[in-house]
Amino acid sequence: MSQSITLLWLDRCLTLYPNDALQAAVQHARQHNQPLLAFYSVHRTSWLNSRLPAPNWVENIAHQARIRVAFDAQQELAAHGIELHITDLPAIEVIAQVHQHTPLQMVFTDAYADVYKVDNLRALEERGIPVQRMGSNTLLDDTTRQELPDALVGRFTKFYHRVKHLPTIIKPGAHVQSLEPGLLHARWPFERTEPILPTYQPMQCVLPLTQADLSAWWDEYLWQTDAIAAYKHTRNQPFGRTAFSRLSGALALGTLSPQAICAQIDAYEEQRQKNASTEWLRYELYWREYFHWVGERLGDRLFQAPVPALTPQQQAKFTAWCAGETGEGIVDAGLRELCHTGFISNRIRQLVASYLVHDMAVPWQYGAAWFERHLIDFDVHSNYGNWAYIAGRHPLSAEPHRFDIAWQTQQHDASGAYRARWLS
Ligand SMILES: Cc1cc2nc3c(=O)[nH]c(=O)nc-3n(C[C@H](O)[C@H](O)[C@H](O)COP(=O)(O)OP(=O)(O)OC[C@H]3O[C@@H](n4cnc5c(N)ncnc54)[C@H](O)[C@@H]3O)c2cc1C
Repeated sequence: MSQSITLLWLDRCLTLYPNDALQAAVQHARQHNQPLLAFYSVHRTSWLNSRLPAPNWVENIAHQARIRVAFDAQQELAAHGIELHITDLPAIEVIAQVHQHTPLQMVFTDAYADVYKVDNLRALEERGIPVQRMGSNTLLDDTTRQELPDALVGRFTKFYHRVKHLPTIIKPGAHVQSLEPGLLHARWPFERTEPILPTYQPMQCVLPLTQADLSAWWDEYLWQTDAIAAYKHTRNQPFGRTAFSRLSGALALGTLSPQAICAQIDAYEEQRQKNASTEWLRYELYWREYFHWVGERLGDRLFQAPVPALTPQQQAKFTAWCAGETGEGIVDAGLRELCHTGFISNRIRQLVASYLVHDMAVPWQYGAAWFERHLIDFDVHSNYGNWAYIAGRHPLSAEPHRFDIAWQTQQHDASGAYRARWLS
């Protein structure tokens, strides 16, 4: 039997620090004198894929962004003596095949697990492959969350007031250990036929995703423009470079942790000013937190399956919606922006979602699945949670959230600039 190896499955945490799974895997490999095999899978799964128009992954900006951050992380890790393999095989297949060849003592991965990953973890457990979930891409740690079950049963505000002062936020850098080079690396056991190419053009980039993008963005968003200090008043705009923080892509892809964002806000408040806007940005991060912990609790129930098949009329409406051809200006502009850039602002998300669900009477899961395919910042809990919330089907809020499109257009795009940008 061949020598055992230490397997590191990088998934939702691609930073060097904090990255507990990475640190633990390196330590484990050293202690047991085992070669390390670190990998990242760009394979995409989509829950309702078979009911959506056929995907074109080559042109899909969200898919390209995922590949881009993987290559960036590969370079960063290489500088610390760690080889990262990027694959388009599903992670579960990689792990199962490696295990078949070389029984694994431990697989390390980051703790943030969406419902798809939870399925994979369960499958690994069934095969007797031990997995250690480490660290986190959340503000509250798992232990704190387990101590707060009743706070999660309520609405967001109840949750927020319970957790906002908790001192359990893990500060970035708390677990920093040196990653000296000199590790042994296991051979990548798979043959590749088609190379994965990073095709994402920096020109297209509307969100800071890599470490270099992020440090330039912090400089601009905080220190050069003080845009954060007006966030509360600008965040509902449909567009505007510094109207909102644009951090969701890096958060979702794991190149930035919410703890690191809080540290940046703290620094800004200390050095410049603290006001309702700086506080509001922190508050929004708790929405992400809320949807995450509620989503973890719900598991598959988040999707509220079975989803009804579309009637021919609904299918025609959904097809027009996906193409940005509903005839409703701000909705069409938003859907075109989404496919073109992989991002739309929060208010535009609310409008296109409300329109599909309440004006077109299409089940909310179809729109959520379309977002899943196109958003760079796709996050299963935030996405399906927000959709269900707007539809009034969220287990924690049965009240529909309907937006009056004409009124919203007047409020947020009176000049028509946003519509002109995407409809011309
Ligand atoms: C229908 C719908 C689908 C959505 N799908 C996603 C998704 O897949 N991934 C995702 O990250 N966000 C999603 N959101 C939430 C929100 O729209 C985005 O997080 C935000 O627009 C990203 O831009 P930003 O980073 O500039 O946000 P900012 O306004 O600057 O907010 C800062 C951060 O707070 C968090 N946040 C803000 N609002 C929300 C919210 N309503 N729910 C959860 N977190 C929030 C995000 O992490 C965001 O990056 C969705 C919202 C709606 C209405």
